[in-house]
Amino acid sequence: MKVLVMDGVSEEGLKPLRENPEIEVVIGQKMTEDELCAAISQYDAMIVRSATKVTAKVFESAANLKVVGRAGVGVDNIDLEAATKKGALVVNAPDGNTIAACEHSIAMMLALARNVPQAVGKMKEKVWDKKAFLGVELRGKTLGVLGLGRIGSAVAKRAQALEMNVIAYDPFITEENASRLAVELMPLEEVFKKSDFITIHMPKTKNSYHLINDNTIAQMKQGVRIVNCARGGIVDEEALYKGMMSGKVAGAALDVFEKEPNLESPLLELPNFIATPHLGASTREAQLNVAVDVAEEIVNALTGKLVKNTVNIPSISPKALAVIKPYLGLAEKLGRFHAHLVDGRIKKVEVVYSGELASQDVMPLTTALLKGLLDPILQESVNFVNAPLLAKNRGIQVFQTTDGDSEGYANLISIKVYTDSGDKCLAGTLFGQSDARLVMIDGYRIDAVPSQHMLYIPHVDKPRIIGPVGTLIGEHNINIAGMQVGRKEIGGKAVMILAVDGLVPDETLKEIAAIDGVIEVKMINL
Ligand SMILES: NC(=O)c1ccc[n+]([C@@H]2O[C@H](COP(=O)([O-])OP(=O)(O)OC[C@H]3O[C@@H](n4cnc5c(N)ncnc54)[C@H](O)[C@@H]3O)[C@@H](O)[C@H]2O)c1
Ligand SMILES: O=C(O)[C@H](O)COP(=O)(O)O
Repeated sequence: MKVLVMDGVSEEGLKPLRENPEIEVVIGQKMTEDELCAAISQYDAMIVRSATKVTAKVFESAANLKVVGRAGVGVDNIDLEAATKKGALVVNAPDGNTIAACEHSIAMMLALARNVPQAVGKMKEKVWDKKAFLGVELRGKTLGVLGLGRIGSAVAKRAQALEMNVIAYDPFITEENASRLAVELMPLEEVFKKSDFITIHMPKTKNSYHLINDNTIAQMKQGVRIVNCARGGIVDEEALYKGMMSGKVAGAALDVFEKEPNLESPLLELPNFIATPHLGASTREAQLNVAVDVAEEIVNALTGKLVKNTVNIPSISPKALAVIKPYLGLAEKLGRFHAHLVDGRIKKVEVVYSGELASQDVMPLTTALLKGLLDPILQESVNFVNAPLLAKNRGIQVFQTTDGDSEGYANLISIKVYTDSGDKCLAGTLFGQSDARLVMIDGYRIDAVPSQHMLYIPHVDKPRIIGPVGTLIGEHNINIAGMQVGRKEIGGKAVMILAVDGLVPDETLKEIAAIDGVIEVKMINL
């Protein structure tokens, strides 16, 4: 397996990849989008920082790409929708650079308050200017933290140690979390109104794009100082320029820009503006941390082990995974069985988990089930990453519920698929840790081991059906490994499930379908 490593990711941190004999590491040089598109098909995985843009076009050219690792937090340089559509997993390393980014934010705030970069610049010009750089103290000032996550919280703690009064805006965290940090959560307008310093620590999203704009700057305190070490684009740089020119904003420090690299910004001309070239995560410690974290995740992803920091699919705790893992195969088989049963366009899938599964995080089982259901139907490759998106893109509604009543089984997965031409249901259970059984098909109780090749034959419950079916299959030298018949009442409709040791030819299927009393014949390949 080949892994392409871009953007100068720490060599030392690539050890987990280098130590795996099945993995070849290729260090890539800066490439254009077209160059990357031409190269990417030979790679199974790729690691990037923020410089390389992994666009939809790159994913389209990536025939073998299974996983993209971001050695860092922000994934706005990776087209997540295209990754998911392609079935490529995206993982990041969210914890490794928290302290680096936090310390850089504090450094920027102090540098801003005391004009450190400007004064250093003068010294380097051999000018001893003691009068031009009258600063302000942080003690007693109010710091507004926008985004109280990993970095925002770490900044808040350090700002409190500098005796600042810390308030925050973060609509996605609880009051309890904020009060544990002794930080008061407030509406955004309040934070703008009260803050002497504002520091930004949220991701760039549709909601946060240009959050700092003409209108919001107008709501701020006269003489506010703004620090952004999160993402370019959260601050509207034109509005900031105007705010600084008018004197409303006394100073600003940016580590990140809407367009990077950026040496053309008019902001750079302003004496009270300071900037660094996206250095927030650039410490030896952070780079080692994120490289190790992401390299380990890539090894796990390529070798089929649990991956923690997934960005485009929900991750699951190892404890929860251990409980549901034995059911993944059963769920996928139920989906795959169903794919052969249904005729017509699938409109809706309902899955009910009962018994001991009712209290578990069963989302991965539904994903496995969708993978099994869609894989035999679709041309494109279906996997655990893209199965839910493929279902959504095809307008298939998926409902997942739990139910305490497992009809006497310790656990039960029931799936009902609605199509243009009606609906069909199927249920399965697991005896012990690995003994899967189909226990219900279209309301008929059965007890069949899901095997590689099976025949599903609904028929009228009358003599001279089972024998002729067996004879026809035997004539083709195909062994019948097992048979189950389910019926509700004597002489009514019944279903026959046969496990066979090979594919039954289409001609024979037609002959079976012609037997008097046979309603339908379907070959099921699991
Ligand atoms: N400059 C750098 O080199 C550097 C380094 C690391 C991280 N970062 C960036 O810093 C930012 C924060 O990283 P983190 O690890 O703390 O992330 P995090 O996910 O731990 O925290 C982000 C917080 O922002 C909040 N949030 C999301 N949308 C918001 C909105 N519209 N308004 C207010 N709050 C909102 C979330 O609830 C969360 O608490 C990210 O943008 C990341 O990419 C930059
Ligand atoms: O999101 C991040 O982790 C930071 O912005 C760091 O980006 P970098 O790896 O390009 O320095």
